[in-house]
Amino acid sequence: MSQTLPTEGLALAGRDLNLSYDRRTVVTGAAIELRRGAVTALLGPNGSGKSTLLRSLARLHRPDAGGVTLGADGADALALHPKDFARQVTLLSQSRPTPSGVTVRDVVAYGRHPYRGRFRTADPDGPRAVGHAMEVTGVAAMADRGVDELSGGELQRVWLATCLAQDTGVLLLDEPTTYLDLRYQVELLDLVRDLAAVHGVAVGVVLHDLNQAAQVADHVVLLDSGVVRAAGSVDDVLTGDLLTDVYGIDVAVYTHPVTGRTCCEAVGRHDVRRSADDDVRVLTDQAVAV
Ligand SMILES: Nc1ncnc2c1ncn2[C@@H]1O[C@H](COP(=O)(O)OP(=O)(O)OP(=O)(O)O)[C@@H](O)[C@H]1O
Repeated sequence: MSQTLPTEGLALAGRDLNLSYDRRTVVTGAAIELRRGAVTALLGPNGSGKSTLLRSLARLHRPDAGGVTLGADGADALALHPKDFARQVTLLSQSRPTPSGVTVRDVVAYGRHPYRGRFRTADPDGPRAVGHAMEVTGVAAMADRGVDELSGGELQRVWLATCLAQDTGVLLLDEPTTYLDLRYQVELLDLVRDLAAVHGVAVGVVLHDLNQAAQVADHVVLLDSGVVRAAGSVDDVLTGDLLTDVYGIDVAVYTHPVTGRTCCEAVGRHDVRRSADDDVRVLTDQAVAV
């Protein structure tokens, strides 16, 4: 079912997408819109189709039905030359093979490939873009180290720098906070917000942590068994009833008393606040309120 929405600010959109592996359909009729200057978080349980949907927006998974368009005029993204597409959209995927024998700087510079000619002709913006990408991701100090000797979190930041060096208007991130320590998780989310708010980048990000989504997202798309179950603002989508239903576990949603942010907390069997007769969400609200 497609909806007609305003196209102003539209950067990348998927419409009526059916996606499958070996004829097994895993995403059905999905619609998603990424807008300039906004962060859109894709949420949902394991296997609900988040990565597949994100990859289809990056042209790495060809849809059986539906389309992917770029910009407000709805240009067919699937028809663009790969280099033209790569100047507009980049994806930080969940796992990438680690190349051996190359430095951090080499890998980040690879992000400039859409701007180089066939014979590696001049890319005047390249050095600035590579330097800036390494700076904001905190990898500049390790520029001359081999990537095969980095920790998982360091490598994740290098891949993010590679995406940033690509200097695209659309940034797709698949679970970008995986492997990152507390500081870099927060810094990455701050960076994502800055890219959207200050530089007008359209960001689509798959996250598992609902609190990170509440922290960073302007829009949320909640997937459930390959179907978009809800899409809208954080407050519209992150509700206790909906999350409890989709994730199959009691989820309490409350406003953090210090930060004022929406917080989501799954309540387990051993949670001390739980009692068989009481409503978990009410108990959690009270516990936070005191
Ligand atoms: N390469 C593949 N071949 C076959 N099936 C796949 C492949 N990748 C994913 N799937 C299946 O497609 C469905 C959606 O997977 P996808 O990775 O998109 O979900 P996800 O929501 O990103 O999951 P997770 O949160 O676990 O990363 C799942 O049922 C998964 O088993």
